[in-house]
Amino acid sequence: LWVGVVSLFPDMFAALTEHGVTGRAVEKGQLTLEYWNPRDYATDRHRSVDDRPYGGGPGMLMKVDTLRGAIADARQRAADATGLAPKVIYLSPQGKKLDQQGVQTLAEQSPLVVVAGRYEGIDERVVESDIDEEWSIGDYVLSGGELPAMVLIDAAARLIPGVLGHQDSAIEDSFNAGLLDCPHYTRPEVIDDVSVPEVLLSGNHAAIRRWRLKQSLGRTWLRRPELVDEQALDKEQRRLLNEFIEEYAL
Ligand SMILES: O=C(NCc1ccc(CNCc2ncc[nH]2)cc1)c1csc2nc[nH]c(=O)c12
Repeated sequence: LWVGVVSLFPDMFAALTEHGVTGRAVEKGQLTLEYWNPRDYATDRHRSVDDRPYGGGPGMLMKVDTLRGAIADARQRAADATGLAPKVIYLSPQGKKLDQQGVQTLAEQSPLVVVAGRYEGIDERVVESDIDEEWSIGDYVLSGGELPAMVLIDAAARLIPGVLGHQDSAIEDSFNAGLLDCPHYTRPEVIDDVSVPEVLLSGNHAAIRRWRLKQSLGRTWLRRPELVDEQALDKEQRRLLNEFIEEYAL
């Protein structure tokens, strides 16, 4: 997965490149991040990267010439590095709400150029001329597009074959696709007089699998019922969920 990052704060992306699964993906060449900082395109003495909004009002916008210069170079590099035209994504509160389906789609469209805004955002003409898609990561106000860009890149990187070392976790992800996770337990067997559910100590892997599926279904039904409706439950899942609901109602 090749990602060109347009950002005033490229150092923030060390959170991805220097840690964990995504850090190893970069080391192994499964994930490539390259950076273009609009500040490097500033030509004035103060190296300004923001500009005042027409019509007045509070706040500033990303300066057009420095931003467009960075986007153009990132686009060119993406094409040179991969031989493919990039999909240019602008992270913005006005964007489409990102979910796993959206991540899946974006992960298949490498190379990507992600544009992280700061200030109040960017000139609408730049959105129309330079941006292919606008994406938001949720209805809460952040200080810029960098964290949203990292959320997108992290989620997309996990979908690259071979990135998630232990394949079973990727299978689990698909197994529970669309459902909340079941409860998890590890040592010690008892914490403050509370024990681990017996079934997990039984070694009966069929029973453990059923218990975990029932817990996923039940928790999804309790906490995120709208996710259950979307799922076309098979016979076994419907039976397990009904069992959970009956036990819950007791
Ligand atoms: O760049 C981002 N945020 C910076 C930011 C925050 C607030 C404003 C000000 N908007 C004024 C307004 N809004 C409604 C009416 N008036 C502009 C820019 C961002 C990118 S993706 C994303 N996903 C979730 N949340 C986010 O903040 C983001």
